[in-house]
Amino acid sequence: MNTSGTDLAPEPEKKKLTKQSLQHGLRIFRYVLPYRTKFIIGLVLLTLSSATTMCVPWVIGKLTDAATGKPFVLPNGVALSISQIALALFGIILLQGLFSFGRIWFVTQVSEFTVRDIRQALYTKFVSLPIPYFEKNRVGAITSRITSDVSQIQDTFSLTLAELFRQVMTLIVGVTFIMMVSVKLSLFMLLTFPPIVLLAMVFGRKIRVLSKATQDELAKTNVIVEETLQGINTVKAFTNEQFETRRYTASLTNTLRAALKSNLYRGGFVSFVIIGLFSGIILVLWRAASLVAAGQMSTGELFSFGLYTIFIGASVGGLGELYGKVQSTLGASERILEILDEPTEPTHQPRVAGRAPLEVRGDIDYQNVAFRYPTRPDLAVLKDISFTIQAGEKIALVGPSGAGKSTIVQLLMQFYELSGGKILIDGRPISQYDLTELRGHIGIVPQETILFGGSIRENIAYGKTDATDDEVVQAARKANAWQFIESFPEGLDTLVGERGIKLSGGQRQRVAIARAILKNPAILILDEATSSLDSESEHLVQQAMDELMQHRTSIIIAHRLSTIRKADKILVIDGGRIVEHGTHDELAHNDNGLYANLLKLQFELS
Ligand SMILES: Nc1ncnc2c1ncn2[C@@H]1O[C@H](COP(=O)(O)OP(=O)(O)OP(=O)(O)O)[C@@H](O)[C@H]1O
Repeated sequence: MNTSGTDLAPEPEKKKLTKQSLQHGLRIFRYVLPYRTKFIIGLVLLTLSSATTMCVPWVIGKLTDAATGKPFVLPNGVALSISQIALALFGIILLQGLFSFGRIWFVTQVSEFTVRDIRQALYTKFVSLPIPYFEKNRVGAITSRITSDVSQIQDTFSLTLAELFRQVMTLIVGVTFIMMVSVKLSLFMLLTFPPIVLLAMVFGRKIRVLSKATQDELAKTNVIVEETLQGINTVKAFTNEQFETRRYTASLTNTLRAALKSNLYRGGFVSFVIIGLFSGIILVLWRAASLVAAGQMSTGELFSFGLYTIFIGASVGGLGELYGKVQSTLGASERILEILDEPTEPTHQPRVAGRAPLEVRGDIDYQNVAFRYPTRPDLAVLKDISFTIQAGEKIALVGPSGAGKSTIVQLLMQFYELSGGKILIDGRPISQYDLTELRGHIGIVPQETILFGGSIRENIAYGKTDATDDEVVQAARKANAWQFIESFPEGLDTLVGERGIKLSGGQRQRVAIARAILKNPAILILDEATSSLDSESEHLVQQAMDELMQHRTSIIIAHRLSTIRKADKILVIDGGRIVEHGTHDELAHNDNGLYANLLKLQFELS
C-alpha cells in the first residue's frame, strides 16, 4: 500500500453488478449520445487495432515455420518467403499503430467532451439546488461528485471500456486460435490456468480490503493535519502542540501498521503470481514440447500457441481489475445521476423571453408565518410571525441571539419553504413569483461579507455583473469605500480573497454595501455585524448604510443603537415570536419590556 500521500481519495464505493444497477448506471451514457459518431468510429478502430494485435502471434508462428523449412502457402498456391512474411508483419504493426492512434484520438475526445458536459450539468444543478440540500450534505461530499466521481467516469470512458472490449476480444479470439492450433493442448492449458487465476482473484480481493483500511487510516491522519493547521491559533493559544503531535503520531502509527500488513500480502501476492503463473506456463510448455517432439505440432505453432497463451493469461488477469473498475464506475455514475435527479428550487424557472421585467414596490406582509428548519424538524424556530412593512419603510428586528431574526429574513429570500402562514410582497404570495426574478429585487448585506477571490472591481460588480467601471466607482463612493480602494496602488484591480490582500471587517462591509448599491434592489436586508468596529470605521459604515437604505424597504437585523433609533418600526423577537413592536421611543419607555432591557444592557456595555 502506498502511503506517500498522493493517493488520498478513499476507495470509491462499488456497486454490485446486477441487471438493475447496470441499467441505472448506463443512463450516464445519455451524455455520450451527442458524440455517438465519434464514439462509434472509436469502437470500430478499437476493433481493428485489437484484430491486428491478435494477428501478430499467428504471423510470427508462420515466420518461425518458414524458418524451420515449412513455407507459408497462400490459398492461391503462392508460397511466401521469410522476408515477405516479415514485411507483412511490419505492415500489420504499422496498421496497428495507426488504428491505435485513431482509437485514442476519437475515444478520448468523446470522454473529454462527455466529462465536460457532465460537470457542467452537475454544476448547473448544484447552484439551483435548494439551501436545505447543502445543509444535509457536506460540501466535501458534494464537491467530490464533481471531481472524483466524474474523473472515475472519465477513466472508464477513455480507458476501462476500451480495455474491457479488448480483453474480451483477446479472450474470444485467442481461445479460438489456440483451439485451431491444437485442441488437446488448448484443453490442457485451459484446465491449468483458471484455478490459478481464481486463486489470484481471491488473493487480490483480500489485498484490496487491506489497502482500503490503510487508506482510511491515512485519511484520518490527514484530518488531524487539516484541523490543526486550520485552527493553528487555537492550538497555540491552548499550548496543545505536544498533545496534537502525540495525536498525529498515534494516528501515523496506525497507518504504518495497516500499510505493513497490506504490503506483506502484496509481496505474497507477487510471489504467488510468479510461482503459480510460471508453473502453469512451464506445465503447458512441457506438454507442448512433448507434442512437438511427437511430431503432432510444428515449432511455429508452438510459438503462436505460447504467445496466445500469454495474451489470454494477461487478459484473464486484467479482467478481474476491470470488473472492479466497472463496479466503481456504476457507483459513481449512480451518485451523479442521483444529484442530477434532485429537485431544484421549487420556483426556479428560466425567465420567459419577451415578458416585461418584474416591478417590485416593496410592500411586505408576513401572515402567521411558522417555520422549522428541514434539518431540525423538531424545533419550531418561528411560531406565529405577522407584521407588515410599507414600501420604503425601515424596520429593525431586535432580540436575543437565536431568537429567529436571521431566519425571518432568510424566508423572504425563499431559501426555505414555510411550514405555515404566508409571506406577501406587493400583495402577492412570494411563492407565486419567479424566484430568480424576485431575488433580483432583494439586496442583502450580510453580517460576514464573503469576498470571492478576484479583484475589488469584480467583487463590487457581483451586484450587477455587467456594470461599467463608472458605475462601480460611483457605488464605491456612495458606500464610503472609494477612499480606501483609491489608496491601494492597484485601485479597483487590487486582488482580495485567498490569493489577495485581506480587507478589514469595516472595509469588507463597505464592499458589500457597494455591491448592494449597484444591485439597486427595492427591498434591502441588512444584517448588522455584531463585531464592533472602531468609531471611525463604524461612522463610515453607518453613513454608507444610510445612503443605501434611502427609498427602499429595509429590514435590518439591528445591533447598533443608532440604526435602531432611525427605524420606522422595531420588532422585538424572542423565542420565534414578536413579543413587542413599536417605535424606539414607545418601546424604550416600557420599563418591563424586553426592548428596554436590551437597551439598558447595550448602554451598560458601551
Ligand atoms: N440552518 C439552520 N439549520 C437548523 N437550525 C438553524 C439553522 N439556522 C439557524 N438555526 C436555529 O434557528 C434558531 C434561530 O436562529 P437565527 O439565526 O434565526 O437566530 P438570530 O435571532 O438571527 O440569532 P443571532 O442574533 O445570534 O444571529 C436558532 O435556534 C438556531 O440554532
